[in-house]
Amino acid sequence: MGEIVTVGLGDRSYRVQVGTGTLPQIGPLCHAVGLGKRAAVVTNPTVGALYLPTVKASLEAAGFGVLEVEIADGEQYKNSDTLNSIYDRLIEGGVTRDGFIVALGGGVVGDMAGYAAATFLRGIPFVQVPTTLLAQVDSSVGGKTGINHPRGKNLIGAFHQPRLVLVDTETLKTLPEREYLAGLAEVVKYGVALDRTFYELLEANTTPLLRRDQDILRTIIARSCAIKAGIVEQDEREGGLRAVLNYGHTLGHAVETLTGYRQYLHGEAVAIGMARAAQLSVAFGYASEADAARVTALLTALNLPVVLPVFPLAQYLDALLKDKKSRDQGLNFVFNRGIGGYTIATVSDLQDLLARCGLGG
Ligand SMILES: NC(=O)c1ccc[n+]([C@@H]2O[C@H](COP(=O)([O-])OP(=O)(O)OC[C@H]3O[C@@H](n4cnc5c(N)ncnc54)[C@H](O)[C@@H]3O)[C@@H](O)[C@H]2O)c1
Ligand SMILES: O=C(O)C(=O)C[C@@H](O)[C@H](O)[C@H](O)COP(=O)(O)O
Ligand SMILES: [Zn+2]
Repeated sequence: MGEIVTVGLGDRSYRVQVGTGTLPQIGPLCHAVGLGKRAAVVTNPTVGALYLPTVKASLEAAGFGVLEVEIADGEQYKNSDTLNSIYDRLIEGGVTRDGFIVALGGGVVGDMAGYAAATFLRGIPFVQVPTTLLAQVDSSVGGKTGINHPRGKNLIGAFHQPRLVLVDTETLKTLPEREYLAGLAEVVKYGVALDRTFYELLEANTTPLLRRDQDILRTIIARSCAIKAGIVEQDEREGGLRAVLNYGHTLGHAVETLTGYRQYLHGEAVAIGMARAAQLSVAFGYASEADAARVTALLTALNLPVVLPVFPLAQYLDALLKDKKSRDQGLNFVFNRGIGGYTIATVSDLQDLLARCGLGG
């Protein structure tokens, strides 16, 4: 019972294996993709307590030496101090270019362990074992790795593709409700901006989704990864098209930064950002009021927040200017075109953009 999605990037292509009860296969799968000798498993205390014994046993049974690397749990620790602690442990543990990193956890672990892999010894291989819904549908795929800066989200990072992604939907059974719902926000993103049929599937299945039905989970995770893979294959380094995966993130990242990465989960901030992006899409003539209402209705049905927190306009403006889609001529903003389509347009008057979200003025 499983599905395989391939991310086709020539000799850096890899498989995303989606199944239920797949975690014990990690050792043989690492072996099959030719990874060498020593695995440094990066995880946090929460995920480690639940899944490290299984992952470690499987790696050891397949002949790998295992170094455990524990980092603090939380978005507020996705920073240079934690990254340095990973390097320290890799150096103390004697990890060489024969080694590789296994990121066992959610997007925070995945982004940081991936960035450590991109930079340690100028780059070693890594494997993603995502254990949150958000990481299974989004962050483990596509090779964006990095850390936050106090002034802005993910401002330091690198593109570094994993050698393998292993998704086990069983792990979602232990995920706290709020974290689970936050993952659904990124799933909704694919539907609103890229795939109307997928969006309609989500609308028709809110009850099984909220129940964490394993069949629907395998379906939506594999479909999300396939949609993302299709974009990444065409524009790995975000020259243009890949920015569509940032739908809802301009205001979402601003919300995360302005609240110090503590008040909203990433997916919650993206949900708020998508509701506002849908509203802006109406204001700029790309979508109808009915489309925007539909987006808000689905997010609300999935118990996700949609209200933008109030901060001084100047603070929102500063956050928007630090968006990686910001250029000299303005900000490349991702609008939804109806449901299931998108337009990326340069917006030069950011004050007007924020006013149309009900801020300032
Ligand atoms: N690289 C990308 O393309 C990309 C895409 C989307 C998001 N992100 C990043 O991902 C991060 C958010 O990731 P996240 O939502 O996974 O949050 P997270 O990594 O903080 O994990 C959420 C919480 O769930 C716990 N947890 C993880 N798996 C669990 C399980 N199976 N059972 C019980 N608890 C579990 C974690 O310890 C943590 O407390 C943000 O930093 C965001 O910027 C990156
Ligand atoms: O993979 C991508 O591309 C994305 O934009 C996925 C986003 O969901 C994710 O949050 C990503 O980390 C945002 O990237 P950033 O470049 O805007 O920091
Ligand atoms: Zn995101």
